[in-house]
Amino acid sequence: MQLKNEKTNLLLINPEEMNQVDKIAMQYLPVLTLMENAGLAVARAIMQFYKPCKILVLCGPGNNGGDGYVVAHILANEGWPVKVASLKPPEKGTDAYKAFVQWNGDKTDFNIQSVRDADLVVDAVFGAGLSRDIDDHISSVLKAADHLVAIDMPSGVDGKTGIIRGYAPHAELTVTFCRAKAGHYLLPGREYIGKLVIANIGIPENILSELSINTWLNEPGLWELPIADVEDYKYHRGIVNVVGGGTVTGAARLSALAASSCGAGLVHIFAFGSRDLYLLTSPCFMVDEGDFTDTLQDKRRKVWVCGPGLTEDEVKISLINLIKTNKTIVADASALTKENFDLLKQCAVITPHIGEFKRIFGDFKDCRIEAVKKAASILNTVVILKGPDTLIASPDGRVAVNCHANARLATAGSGDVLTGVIATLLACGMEVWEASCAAVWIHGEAAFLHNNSWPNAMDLIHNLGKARDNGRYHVEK
Ligand SMILES: NC(=O)C1=CN([C@@H]2O[C@H](COP(=O)(O)OP(=O)(O)OC[C@H]3O[C@@H](n4cnc5c(N)ncnc54)[C@H](OP(=O)(O)O)[C@@H]3O)[C@@H](O)[C@H]2O)[C@H](O)CC1
Ligand SMILES: [K+]
Repeated sequence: MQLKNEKTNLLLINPEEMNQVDKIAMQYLPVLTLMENAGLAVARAIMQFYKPCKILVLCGPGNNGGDGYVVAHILANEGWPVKVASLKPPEKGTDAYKAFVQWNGDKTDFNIQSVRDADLVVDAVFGAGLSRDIDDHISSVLKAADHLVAIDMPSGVDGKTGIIRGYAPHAELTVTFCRAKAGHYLLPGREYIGKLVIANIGIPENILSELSINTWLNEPGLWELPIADVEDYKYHRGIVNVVGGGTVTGAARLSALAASSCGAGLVHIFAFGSRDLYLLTSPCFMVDEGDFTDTLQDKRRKVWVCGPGLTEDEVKISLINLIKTNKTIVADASALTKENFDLLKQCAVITPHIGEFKRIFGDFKDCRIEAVKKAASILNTVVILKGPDTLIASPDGRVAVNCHANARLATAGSGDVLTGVIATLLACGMEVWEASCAAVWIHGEAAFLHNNSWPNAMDLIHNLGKARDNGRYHVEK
């Protein structure tokens, strides 16, 4: 198993970090060599995915444009009809300028007509150096392209946040270098990338470990799931405890069923009422009622789900007592209020969707990665910001971006299922952030396993065991 390598392959770099990488890389290789390698990688990808056709390379004034001149050069040498349109020539003395002066093929104007005359546009206008919204002239030119390959980023997609700065073209193919950037996976940017190719341009790998980059794509390899062991017994597999509301019971039952289906050794529900309903949900559940504080004395019952289906009072009573007895708490739903801020500081994981997140932490500007990192650090709790590109942040600064999910997960009870999976992985001893990342992935996998159909929360639960195995199998292959 090559866990370590898998993990570094999953690193996501932001433009500032990439800048640092470049600066260190210059000690090993000249920037022009990196640029030539970058251009070669883009040209190769184009030759792999397209038949020879009329190419227009749109070049900006920075190194992204520099890469573009190199691409033009290589494709023209291969006999492709290539024209270059420069937004503005690079400054004299720069590496991009060296690439610019080497282009002695056809030049044309940076305008809509030039784009219309081409079959395929190479977008080398802005990459990591995008610093502001792009203007109307540039966007109208990019907009005219029917088929577009982006170098590093479609111009206008912010590499750090995935936010669109004014306008961005939809690329069919994006070729980036060294590692993917967060903006390739964060929405809305992710929708503009097309197929993503990550090319090695000779940057030494040790540079990445020297910089403490701590953002990853959430895929198996980032974490390792425990397997069923011959010596397993139910307490070793882990006990998941769910606080069950007295009146609204569905959410807690879904969390408990999820835990039961994805490998918990034992599932308990503490019922504030409606005991029979909880009992009838599954013969696998142990259901307790009566004095909650008595129940908490059992030290083996460490991991608790608190929030789904609970009233405000039930949340208060249970959170306060769970904290007093030093339990590992996964807080969700009704527990996630500003009023509970201090109580949430004592939880292991909280799982807000964007509305709940803003309710607790207030609104934030631009960068969701920064916002969720800050939230995790303030609370000293793992924060899972749920959404189509769920972010999982640890108080120590680690963040994972999860794209392993589809829109069909947006169904009632889906969050309760996730909570149950997180608790299961905590109960079997996984580290909190890794358990949270793995649970989010398994949850997404459960939706993918429901092929071509619309899973409800029960369908997701049904798929969890297989989904968990797939998370393991992927690494063992
Ligand atoms: N290690 C690697 O990955 C390598 C990557 N390479 C490529 O280099 C670019 C990054 O190059 P950089 O020069 O830092 O930046 P850009 O080329 O993306 O753009 C900077 C210039 O663009 C101007 N700019 C930025 N935003 C706008 C805008 N909205 N409108 C107009 N002009 C804009 C900016 O002007 P300033 O006024 O802000 O200074 C710059 O002139 C990376 O993406 C890769 O493609 C290298 O090949 C080496 C290896
Ligand atoms: K670009």
